[in-house]
Amino acid sequence: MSLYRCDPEPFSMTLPSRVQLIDVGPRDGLQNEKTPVPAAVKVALVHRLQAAGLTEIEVTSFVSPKWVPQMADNAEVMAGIARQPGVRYSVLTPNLKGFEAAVPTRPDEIVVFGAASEAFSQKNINCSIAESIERFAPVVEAARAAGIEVRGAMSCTVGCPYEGDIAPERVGYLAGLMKQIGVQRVDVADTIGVGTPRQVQRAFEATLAHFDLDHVSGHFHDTYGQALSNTLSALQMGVWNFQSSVAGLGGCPYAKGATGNVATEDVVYLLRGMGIDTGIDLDALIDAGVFISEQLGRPTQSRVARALLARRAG
Ligand SMILES: CC(C)(COP(=O)([O-])OP(=O)([O-])OC[C@H]1O[C@@H](n2cnc3c(N)ncnc32)[C@H](O)[C@@H]1OP(=O)([O-])[O-])[C@@H](O)C(=O)NCCC(=O)NCCSC(=O)C[C@@](C)(O)CC(=O)[O-]
Repeated sequence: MSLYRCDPEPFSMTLPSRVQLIDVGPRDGLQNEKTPVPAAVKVALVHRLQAAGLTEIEVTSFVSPKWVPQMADNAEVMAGIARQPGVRYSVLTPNLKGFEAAVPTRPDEIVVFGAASEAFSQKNINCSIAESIERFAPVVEAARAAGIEVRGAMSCTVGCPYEGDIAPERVGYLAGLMKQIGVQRVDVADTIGVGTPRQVQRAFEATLAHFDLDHVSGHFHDTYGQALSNTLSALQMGVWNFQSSVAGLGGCPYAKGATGNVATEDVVYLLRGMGIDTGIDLDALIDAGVFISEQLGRPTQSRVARALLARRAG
């Protein structure tokens, strides 16, 4: 908690020297694709991300294939990965059924995913917030007994597509419940990318009442073009874990109109420019983004990639 400031001080006083990025492209980035993306392409994307230096990759989710058909190949994708030492592979598991299917695929971390908004919880996982916690509790207990790390994703921490603004107290309430059931770290997610820096800081302030700075991460969609500003505002508080998506892939099937996550390339460029180490090779990351964008048949959403590719082209 030592770095945390309610009133952020100038950058040089509070910025972490190192940032850990989790690329969620293979999961969050691809879950909303209408055309099936072959498992081999997903595996190749994971390989390119780890070759670029990503040490945390959110690979897939063990959810109902009726709800999210694109993730139906979860076990095949996990089995296809040539694991690299030092890389953590995570998967989403909304209930015991998903957890039991995930365990044989040897995830390093499972993610239970709840929402600060009741309406979003219902739309996304078909239950209330309280019911979701009841479902997660045995998943968390089983994961920890099996030595698997547990992360909790908290959606709609500043805004909800169905309820509008979300008060920080509701974020704090959810974070407290996640803590109570044994979740080890949580993501503060702006699912629909509506947040602005001070709102995002308030969501973190509410979360930091339950988790310390080493156990919170930022997950910002870029729908309104605020994701990099929000990243900077969280950095100013000392947050040093962030999620992002190569090529800015993504969108949530239950948040219509929401665009992808902030592009990993753009975050790496921002951090590099500020002298903050990520261990990621930006050129190799851009190549990974080009690969998946070509597979999907559309241009990268990363502005940094577009700019640097134009320079490469001469
Ligand atoms: C949670 C459920 C399953 C509840 O769905 P439900 O219908 O309430 O579940 P149920 O227990 O009544 O089961 C219904 C059917 O689903 C099956 N089922 C049940 N569980 C599983 C499972 N784990 N894996 C595979 N199948 C499953 C179950 O066997 C049964 O099959 P049937 O008898 O009809 O053939 C459903 O709502 C669901 O799958 N939702 C997934 C939603 C999702 O993946 N959303 C996107 C990820 S969240 C996100 O993107 C936000 C995040 C994390 O990125 C952060 C942010 O930006 O906010």
